[in-house]
Amino acid sequence: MYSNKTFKVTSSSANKVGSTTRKIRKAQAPSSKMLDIEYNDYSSFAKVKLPEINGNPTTGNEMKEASCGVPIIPEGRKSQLIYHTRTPSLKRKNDEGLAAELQRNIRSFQKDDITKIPSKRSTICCGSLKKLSSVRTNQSESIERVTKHLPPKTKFTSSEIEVMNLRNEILRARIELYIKEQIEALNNTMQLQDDTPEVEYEPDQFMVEEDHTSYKDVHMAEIKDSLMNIRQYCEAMQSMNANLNSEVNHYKNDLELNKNVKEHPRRNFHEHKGNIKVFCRVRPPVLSECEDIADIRFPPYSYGKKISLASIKRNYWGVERETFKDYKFDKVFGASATQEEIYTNVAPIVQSVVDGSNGCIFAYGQTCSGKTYTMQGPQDPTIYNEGMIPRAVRQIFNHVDELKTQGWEYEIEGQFIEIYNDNIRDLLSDDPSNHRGIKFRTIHDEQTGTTMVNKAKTVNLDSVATLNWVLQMAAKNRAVASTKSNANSSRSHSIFMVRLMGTNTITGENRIGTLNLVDLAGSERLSKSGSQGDHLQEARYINSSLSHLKTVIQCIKEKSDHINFRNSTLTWLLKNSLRGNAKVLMFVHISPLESARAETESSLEFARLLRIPQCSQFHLL
Ligand SMILES: Nc1ncnc2c1ncn2[C@@H]1O[C@H](COP(=O)(O)OP(=O)(O)OP(=O)(O)O)[C@@H](O)[C@H]1O
Repeated sequence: MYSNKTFKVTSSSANKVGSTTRKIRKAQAPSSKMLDIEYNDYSSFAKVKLPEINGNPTTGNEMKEASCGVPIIPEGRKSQLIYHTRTPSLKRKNDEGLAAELQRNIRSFQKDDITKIPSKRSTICCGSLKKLSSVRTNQSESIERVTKHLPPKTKFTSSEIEVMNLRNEILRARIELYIKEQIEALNNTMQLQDDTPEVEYEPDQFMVEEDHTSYKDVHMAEIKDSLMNIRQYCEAMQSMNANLNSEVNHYKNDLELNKNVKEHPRRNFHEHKGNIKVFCRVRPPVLSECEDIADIRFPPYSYGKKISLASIKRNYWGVERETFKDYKFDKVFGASATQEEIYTNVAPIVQSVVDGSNGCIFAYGQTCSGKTYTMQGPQDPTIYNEGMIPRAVRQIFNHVDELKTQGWEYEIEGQFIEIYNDNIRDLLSDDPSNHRGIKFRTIHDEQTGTTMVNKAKTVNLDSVATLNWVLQMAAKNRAVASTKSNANSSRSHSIFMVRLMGTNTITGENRIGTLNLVDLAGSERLSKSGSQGDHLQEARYINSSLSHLKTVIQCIKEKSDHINFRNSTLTWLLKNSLRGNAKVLMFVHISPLESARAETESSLEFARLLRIPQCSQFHLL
């Protein structure tokens, strides 16, 4: 006998419904095979037909057994029944107590409101919604947590800046558009107002009795409002403009600063070149020397740093081979280098002197190598081939003139002296024959860092005319002794000293700078010059003073604690222009002649040793 009663198995989970029905089948089928289950795996219930046992309907026990803890609802019942209990043991099949308990439970459950039990789909939906919302809340909480502890952003990438700029553009465009719209609306209103006849409406029709405001007044109020808005936007625009302008000015200042750092010659020399530099210049040969040209390799213009001296060497088997000896300097000027090119490279030193530093430029080399040409120019100079001295003084004049606009007033004075046999002579003296009777002394002012030669004539350099007079006078007075090498060879060191004293009338600032332009005596060896008697004495003094000069420069390069400037009159006179922040330039001159090869080599070696600190003593004699 089978009970026609069907039961609905329901659960919040489709899996549970399936597993329950399978359990019911398992429990019932072995004995009676009378179980017929209708269920849908993915619906919330399954219909279960339970058998009658011995004509009795299935007891709660069987139901309980079959349900295994999931709800079993008799069909036709409107309310759902949820029945939870522990899973009973199969041994307790006919347990009346349990059946009674089940019935009690069913009865009590019947009272429950069906609406309180959510359908499966809605539960799923609700569940997933809840899950989603909890995920979102978690995420937003974590974002909040993270953003709260993030530092404010100070650096932006270029794309971020671009976006910001675009936003600003959009904002600006919007403001403009808004203003346009406002103006247009204003115009329309004005037009309307002009067209509209001034009509007084009946008070009871549109207005409160006491309010006598006309239609025109209403429009006027609107116009005033609009005007106010426009004014506010204009102010916003103006402040934005001011911000933009200040930004632009800021960038302009930055650019100017960078430009100054790049272009300021003094700073350039300081930061990029160091304080002691060695340049080399090769004199071009004249027509009569064409058959005596040495194989010297140098750069065609003034861009190189290397000069190579070729020599022929014979090997063991008597085979001749040309070898090159390379010398490197801070700059090498070939025979085609112009006076202007040369000056461009020394101009930073002159500039720095105007700004309050000391500078010293030496022309070194053997007789007839072009020292005087570099320093003063040829005998009848033109504006194109004039030397370093007139160019430097002109640059000083120009720079001082420019500084006048900033409140600077300068006094420029000059002395032109020579050191002959370690004694000072005044090249600007009106009576050179008096030289032997006067004892000139070097006076250093340690406070200002200036040097002057007492009793030597001091000229106030206030014009180009004065400068020209100084140069002519010095050329006339310079002691020239005839030697074998050069009929006009100068046997003394000549020094043109320019002192600048600047005062700023606005700030009260002071600047003092000294520029020494030194044309050294010829450096040829005694054997070559064939000197005898007085000339031998001259040559000894020259070589000794050059040797001391080299030692002093090397000590300065090595930053020695003790430098003996007193060893020679030349180094003692130039003391303040060699040490400290003074800029020193040694210009080594090279003759292009093959016959002067040994002297050339000697000069290059001298200059090379000046570039290398901690070198051994170099003896010229
Ligand atoms: N770069 C040059 N271009 C053209 N001519 C030059 C150049 N250098 C030198 N000279 C000429 O070479 C000759 C010798 O030059 P300079 O008198 O300057 O040599 P120096 O080294 O001063 O000799 P000294 O030590 O005897 O005074 C001069 O006639 C000069 O005009």
